[in-house]
Amino acid sequence: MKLLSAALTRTLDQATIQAQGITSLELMERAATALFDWILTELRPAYSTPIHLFCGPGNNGGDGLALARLLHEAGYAAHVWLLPAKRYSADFTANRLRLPAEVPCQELAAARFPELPASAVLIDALFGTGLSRPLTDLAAEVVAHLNRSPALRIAVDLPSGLLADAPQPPDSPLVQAHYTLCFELPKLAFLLPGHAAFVGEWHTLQIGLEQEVIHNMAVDNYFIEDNYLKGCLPKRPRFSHKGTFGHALLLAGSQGKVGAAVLAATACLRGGVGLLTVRVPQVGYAILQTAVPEAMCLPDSAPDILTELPDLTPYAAVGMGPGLGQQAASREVLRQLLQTATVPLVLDADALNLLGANRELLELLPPDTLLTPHPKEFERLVGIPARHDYHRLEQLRAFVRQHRCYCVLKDAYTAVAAPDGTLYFNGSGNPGMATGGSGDVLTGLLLALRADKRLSALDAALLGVYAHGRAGDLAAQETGEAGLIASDLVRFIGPALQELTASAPGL
Ligand SMILES: NC(=O)C1=CN([C@@H]2O[C@H](COP(=O)(O)OP(=O)(O)OC[C@H]3O[C@@H](n4cnc5c(N)ncnc54)[C@H](OP(=O)(O)O)[C@@H]3O)[C@@H](O)[C@H]2O)[C@@H](O)CC1
Ligand SMILES: [K+]
Repeated sequence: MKLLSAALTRTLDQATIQAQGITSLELMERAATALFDWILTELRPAYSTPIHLFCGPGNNGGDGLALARLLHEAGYAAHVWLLPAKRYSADFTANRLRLPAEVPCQELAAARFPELPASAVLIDALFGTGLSRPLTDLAAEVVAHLNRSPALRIAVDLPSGLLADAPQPPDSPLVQAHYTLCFELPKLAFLLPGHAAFVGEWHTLQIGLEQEVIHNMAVDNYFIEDNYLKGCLPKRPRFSHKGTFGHALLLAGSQGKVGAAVLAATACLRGGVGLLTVRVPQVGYAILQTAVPEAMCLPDSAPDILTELPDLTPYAAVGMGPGLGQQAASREVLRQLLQTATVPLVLDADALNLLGANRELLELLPPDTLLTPHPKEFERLVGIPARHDYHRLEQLRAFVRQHRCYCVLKDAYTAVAAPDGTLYFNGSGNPGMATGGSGDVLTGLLLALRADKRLSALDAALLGVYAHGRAGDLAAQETGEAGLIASDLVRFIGPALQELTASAPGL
């Protein structure tokens, strides 16, 4: 699904009103009804639970007022607190007037903040997409008061103080929501690591915004949700043979890190590769042949690191990096690989660190090479620390455009960057996957998908990243998040890919 800027969200709002012949007040009623339904079905508050709604002067506050009315009409104990302002939006005012007189409704003042006990539910409807500057004065004090309360905090559309799609000054006052309920589409701000403590768990609520308008909007950020990739992996024809799905070469492992090669190799096999050859130093030969009998092994002549690039002629794709080490001889293998490869490449881990330490090698990257850095490796690749999360995304766009490559920036919401600068944020996965070897598994899986000639570079990257996260989610159902280890991910690659496979040929 698309991630819209605050400006495009407003355009969509207006276009929906026009196309559907409704008033903005009716759209607000849909939003409030969706909030009401979510609260009733997900939170199931007792009728006696005090629900305090904090409403700002714009339409976010209008949503809060309409929600207060719906809660009151259903018999819940709603209490409204208004943030005084010079101007109020028309729909705020309309909903203020529609609020039944029995609903307690008071203006906030510095000396008059309500007690907010743990048993209460707090609705943050102070500011949404209309936020134009950091919160100060009374608004900032209210936010601090909400954050001090032990009560559950639910933000409407955005945690107040957070911009939907742009950086803000550090230490700006921000509501720390436990839940954020937004309308139709998530916001870019939700996906950035620095905002996790403010956004909490987010959900999108459907309010019937015009799908055709969304379809025609040009954006450069997407969110890959469940279902988006369902059926995107072509079904295997009955008359397939090993060659159909490619022969991959994996260059990995060094003294003490042969496990990385084993994990990447097994993931590559589970990812559906036709044939796999693994290049390891001598120290890895017996280990690999024993642990992964399905793979062929082509040992390097050196005992503990890779020093020689094999003939690349037989291979459909080459992966390099897991457990490689950063010795000069291995750097020369990487250089030769970049100079001679004519097939898709997947580079990870120490291959990226070698690129970062020898940035002139970046000029040699063949087009459509797939790199899979975590943020620290990415920083080494670009050589400049990111000032903030948005700056890192801009660095990412600039990097893929400059090097005509695909880059998978690993994080809670991993971003797949395409050479045109479009970012696809991945929605699958869980914190249990922050465990040693998880990245090696991703490299192996991506290598398998890049060796499959039926898939474009972008589809391979998106399918691999999503299936890796999905394998983590399936594994965690069995192991729990804390107990999840990288080889569990490997076991669930097959089921994850199965979910993404087309049901019939050509679909
Ligand atoms: N799009 C949709 O699909 C739907 C959207 N809906 C809802 O509408 C919300 C957007 O509403 P909105 O545009 O009225 O903006 P909102 O955030 O309420 O605040 C604007 C007011 O705050 C003021 N203000 C700004 N910054 C400030 C500051 N730092 N400190 C103090 N004041 C500040 C600003 O004043 P100004 O900047 O003009 O001085 C203006 O008065 C959206 O988030 C969603 O909840 C749903 O109802 C229906 C479907
Ligand atoms: K809000």
